[in-house]
Amino acid sequence: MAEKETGTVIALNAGFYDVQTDSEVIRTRARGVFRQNKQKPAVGDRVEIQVDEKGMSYLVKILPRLNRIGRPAVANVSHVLLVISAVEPDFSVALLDRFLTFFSWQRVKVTIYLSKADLIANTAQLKEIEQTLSYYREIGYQVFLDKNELDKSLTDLLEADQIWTLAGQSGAGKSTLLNYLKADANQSTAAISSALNRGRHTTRVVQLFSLNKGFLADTPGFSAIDLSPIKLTDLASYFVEFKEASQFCKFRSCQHLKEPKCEVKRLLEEKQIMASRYENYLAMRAEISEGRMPEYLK
Ligand SMILES: Nc1nc2c(ncn2[C@@H]2O[C@H](COP(=O)(O)OP(=O)(O)OP(=O)(O)O)[C@@H](O)[C@H]2O)c(=O)[nH]1
Ligand SMILES: [Zn+2]
Repeated sequence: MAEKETGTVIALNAGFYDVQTDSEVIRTRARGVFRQNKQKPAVGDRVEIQVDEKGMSYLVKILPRLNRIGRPAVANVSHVLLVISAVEPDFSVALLDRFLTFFSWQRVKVTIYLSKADLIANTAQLKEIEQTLSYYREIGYQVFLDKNELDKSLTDLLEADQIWTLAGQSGAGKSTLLNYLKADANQSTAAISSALNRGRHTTRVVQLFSLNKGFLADTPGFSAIDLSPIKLTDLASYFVEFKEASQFCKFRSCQHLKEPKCEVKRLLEEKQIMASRYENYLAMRAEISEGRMPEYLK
């Protein structure tokens, strides 16, 4: 039996799994054992592969997953590139907070990109959006207003073996950004697919392409998200600045509602916590306790 190798599943193709190892892309089949265990490899999975005596490569083991998110699902996503549009659809902090909370819950880091700033004629309106975004910078998020700058910074941001994916509202500009970022990486992707496809026509639902030392998922990512599985009493901890402040609240389990000596409420009154963040926190609480998604997102 040949040696085992490890790699990352970069594409699913009609029952085959294409695995990127350190040196090449290997087309594999999954062993029947996965079906028995109801385990299904996903794009992004770190896996072990083995070659049998006939030279056929098999995917024999899925290594433990960090997460599995989106539709189509991508495993081991460590970072999301969140596309928020300035207009068409209009900039919305409610939506921004919704995505940030969701990814914080999923332990996925987020980099924010503002699209369609070029479509704003009114500079006062753009200034206002920039001012809002500077709050998000202060609480620790990286924010880009220029795709060229984002592209350049990705060299440092996207670390070895990391998997990134895109997210944002429908029409925000995810595919447009993806195509822009892909332009550099396209050549190697094309070479891989023609070598493996051997002329056969295949439809790929999701694929990872190499970007710097890591991967970016070649899918528009997700546009609507469901917060209802989040535990209500954990919600505040996914608002990064609330979590930071909560160590100074009188009560350990403070939910920052009507409790006495609440640091979050104090900072809110002093305008150090942005009012819309707190309002959105309350709205998400209501949504989770009622167990439903708001109408506008369905
Ligand atoms: N002017 C301008 N137009 C943009 C920009 N980004 C995207 N668009 C346009 O906005 C429209 C929607 O962009 P897409 O990239 O398809 O948006 P998406 O987020 O992939 O949308 P879904 O596939 O519905 O989730 C397209 O007509 C794009 O050409 C931008 O930065 N500036
Ligand atoms: Zn509190």
